[in-house]
Amino acid sequence: MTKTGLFISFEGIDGAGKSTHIDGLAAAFKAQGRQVTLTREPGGTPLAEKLREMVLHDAMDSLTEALLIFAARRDHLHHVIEPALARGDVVLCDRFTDATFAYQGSGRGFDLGVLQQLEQWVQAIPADAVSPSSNGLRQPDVTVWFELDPAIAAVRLAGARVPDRFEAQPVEFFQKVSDGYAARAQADAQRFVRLDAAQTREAVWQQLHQNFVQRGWLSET
Ligand SMILES: Nc1ncnc2c1ncn2[C@@H]1O[C@H](COP(=O)(O)OP(=O)(O)OP(=O)(O)O)[C@@H](O)[C@H]1O
Ligand SMILES: Cc1cn([C@H]2C[C@H](O)[C@@H](COP(=O)(O)O)O2)c(=O)[nH]c1=O
Repeated sequence: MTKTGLFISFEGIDGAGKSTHIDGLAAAFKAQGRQVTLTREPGGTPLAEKLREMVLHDAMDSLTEALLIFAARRDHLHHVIEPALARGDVVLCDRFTDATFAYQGSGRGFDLGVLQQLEQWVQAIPADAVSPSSNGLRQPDVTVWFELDPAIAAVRLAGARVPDRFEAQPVEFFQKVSDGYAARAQADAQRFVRLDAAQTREAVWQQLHQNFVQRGWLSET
């Protein structure tokens, strides 16, 4: 049973600024004496990283894409996330299932009912290992959502790297993804922390850090 582990996911459209802050957060937790597992989706295990390469670069239909993402998630949960939580680590995960509902569901228009079914299969855990509010599924304790206008994200990412299958999508796609995140945040307001990611890096960091200080997870300095 997980007693002290903390599962935190980071979400937002491509270029919203997640990666900019996750390392700093890991350092802040380590400075408090916590063990940190820093990981990402799709990915986080050798098998899941292979699946990531396919999902990001190979042409495929929407069902294949959803299945590969959930297959990667299953391997990741089994080999990395669950053992880390059982040890009591702070797990910082760059994206988790909210990304699937936002990108595959809202962005691609894939059937949300099928995604919910896959979520039930992949994230089911023993009843004594989760709080009653999680419906018997492994979910993050907190999800930090970097909300950013897709037009600003496009400017930030322009010319930064060769775009993958998602980064190559037009602003309209990312607006749908963003709407998907907004729907997830509204449906699970207790779990979500919304950050205004249009602010400066320092201001975004302050929003994030202050929230975790208020929760008693980090100290002021
Ligand atoms: N608050 C900010 N203001 C301006 N630029 C920023 C800000 N935060 C991050 N950036 C820059 O925007 C770009 C994207 O940031 P970052 O890689 O952290 O985003 P991300 O959410 O991790 O993206 P992806 O999901 O595509 O990996 C980087 O060049 C980064 O330096
Ligand atoms: C978990 C997850 C991710 N994606 C997409 C979102 C991003 O475009 C890429 C991952 O790239 P990043 O630089 O690591 O953010 O994958 C998705 O479509 N569905 C998912 O469930």
